[in-house]
Amino acid sequence: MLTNVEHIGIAVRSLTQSNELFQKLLNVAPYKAEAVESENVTTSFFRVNQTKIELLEATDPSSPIAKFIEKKGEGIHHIAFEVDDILAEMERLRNEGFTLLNENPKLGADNKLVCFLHPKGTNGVLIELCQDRG
Ligand SMILES: CC[C@H](C(=O)O)C(=O)SCCNC(=O)CCNC(=O)[C@H](O)C(C)(C)COP(=O)(O)OP(=O)(O)OC[C@H]1O[C@@H](n2cnc3c(N)ncnc32)[C@H](O)[C@@H]1OP(=O)(O)O
Ligand SMILES: [Co+2]
Repeated sequence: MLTNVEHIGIAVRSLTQSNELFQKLLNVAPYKAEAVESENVTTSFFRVNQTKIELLEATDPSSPIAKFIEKKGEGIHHIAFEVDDILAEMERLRNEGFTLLNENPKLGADNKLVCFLHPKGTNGVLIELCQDRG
């Protein structure tokens, strides 16, 4: 079951510059910076009450973030939903006809197991499922 929006992912060219900008905007410092090598990204997380913002900078031209920025510029990249059982949710969504971008859950940032759905099947919005690894 999807329980809540876990984070909003925003593609940025420079974490240094965008950290400064979002700290001014949100009036709070990022609580974590974390590289996710499998995605060729470095992330920075902000929390405002229950809302989390994930800033993502590409660490390689092959990164999905680099391709996204090349094509669409900086901006909202994905919406992540918290799920209580990612395997059950992946099965349910597969059966509903959504295209899952990874066969099995993969390690995400902020101690999560994650799976992505192709935006072509979700009105052009990249959706990420996140289950806390405890
Ligand atoms: C996991 C760590 C961290 C976390 O929270 O824990 C993250 O969130 S990492 C985030 C970065 N990783 C990913 O995004 C993985 C999933 N994404 C992918 O597998 C690809 O980006 C994919 C399949 C969505 C697109 O890859 P492709 O090689 O096909 O790139 P194209 O540029 O050819 O795109 C095809 C088509 O999709 C549109 N597109 C691409 N990205 C997005 C997006 N973020 N939102 C909406 N639409 C997107 C792109 O514009 C193309 O559309 P078209 O109409 O054909 O131009
Ligand atoms: Co994310």
